[in-house]
Amino acid sequence: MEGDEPAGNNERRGTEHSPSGAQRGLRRAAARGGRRKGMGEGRGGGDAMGFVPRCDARPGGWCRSLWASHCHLMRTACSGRSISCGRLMLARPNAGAVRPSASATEPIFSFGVIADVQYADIPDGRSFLGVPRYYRHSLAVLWRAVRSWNAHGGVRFCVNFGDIVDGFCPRDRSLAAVRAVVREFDGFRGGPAYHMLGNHCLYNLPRSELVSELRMPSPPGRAYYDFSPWPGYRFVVLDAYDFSAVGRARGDPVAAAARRFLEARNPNRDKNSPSGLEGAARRFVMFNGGVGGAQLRWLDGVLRGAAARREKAVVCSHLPVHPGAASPTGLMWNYEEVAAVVRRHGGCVVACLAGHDHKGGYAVDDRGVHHRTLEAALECPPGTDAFGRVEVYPDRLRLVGSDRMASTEMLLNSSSSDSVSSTG
Ligand SMILES: Nc1ccn([C@@H]2O[C@H](COP(=O)(O)OP(=O)(O)OC[C@H](O)CO)[C@@H](O)[C@H]2O)c(=O)n1
Repeated sequence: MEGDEPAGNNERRGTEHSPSGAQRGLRRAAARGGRRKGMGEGRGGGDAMGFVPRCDARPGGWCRSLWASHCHLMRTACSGRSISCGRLMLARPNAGAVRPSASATEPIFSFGVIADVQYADIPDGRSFLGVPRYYRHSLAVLWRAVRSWNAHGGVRFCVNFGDIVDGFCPRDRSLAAVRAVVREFDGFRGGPAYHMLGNHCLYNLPRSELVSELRMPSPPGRAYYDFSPWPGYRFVVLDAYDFSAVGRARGDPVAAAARRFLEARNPNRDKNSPSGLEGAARRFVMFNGGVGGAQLRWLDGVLRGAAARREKAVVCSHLPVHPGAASPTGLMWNYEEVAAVVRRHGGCVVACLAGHDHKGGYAVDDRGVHHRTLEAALECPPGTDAFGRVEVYPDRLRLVGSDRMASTEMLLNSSSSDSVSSTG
């Protein structure tokens, strides 16, 4: 419910007001421009040259620095210190903070993005490899994401890239945890929230229950779908665990086939372990999965239709499908097959967005398709954030990230940017 505290989190948050015209102007100015190379430069601590942005606000005043764009977005009273700017939101300035751009116009529409909330009402912990995980705070990150999208006004829908609840959540409390997260998304006033399945969603809950709880607009028995949020644009949401051993009973034929698939590729007794596997072969672990044949054919058909209508398409998946945009252990089992379908409709697909690989990543393939893996909400220490909104322009997508989610400018190649007009 709007204004409610998320369960189990007492962290203070930024205030929300309706923006004045002047502040809206500032936010718009901050939202324009951007670093051409997108993310990957000096993440979180300034740019590649060691530049550390400074906040120009009086302590306690509103931050007006163009180098700390999300201070405007979150409208947080500012400490006036450089890297603690926005005492509730920012431990570090965002790497993709903005510079004026020559081709700035208003976006056609925007959408919110967040990945790997992995909420559980349990004490903080660590990943298998020792990376800290903040299971309760992740819900506060989502809370702030929703307020940010609401405050911005032009955000028409949002996409949650899966792993809504963590596998460590006690089984008998997992449904309540999913509902707590869905309740936060219900606070989003801009439009629908679109969800997808991640491995953690499937550890404790049956997929059919998840599809229903997450209100996926997919036909019965499926967890993949497409939608058109704006004339000339198509979004495809994949089920990356369609072919997987996760979330299926041992006797399930798909699970059995997936186990055989893994057995042939991963010699470890513990199939979650990539130990001894080299390069991209490290993806053959139990916590990953793949897109099955029927879904691949469906994807091909959706993209063929989109191309025929001269739509631009964005493919969303929990698992990344480009080795340059994720660590090998985070990749989809059959990323090449999905990438081949995407490449077949290369002028139509402008971006593939994903979650799962918590540190995030970015690559552009040889057809100019942008692959952006989003940083996880779960790994945000209290007081930090990882969410964003993607502004869609005729010639680019612009991810405006908050804090740990780096901003990324994704220029479309001319065949894509010509495919539809700005009004569809
Ligand atoms: N080397 C490993 C890694 C993981 N496990 C176990 O597998 C399960 C899932 O791992 P987890 O890190 O929680 O999966 P996420 O989806 O959150 O993250 C995926 C990565 O970021 C991909 O790059 C869990 O039970 C781990 O303990 C393992 O046994 N051995």
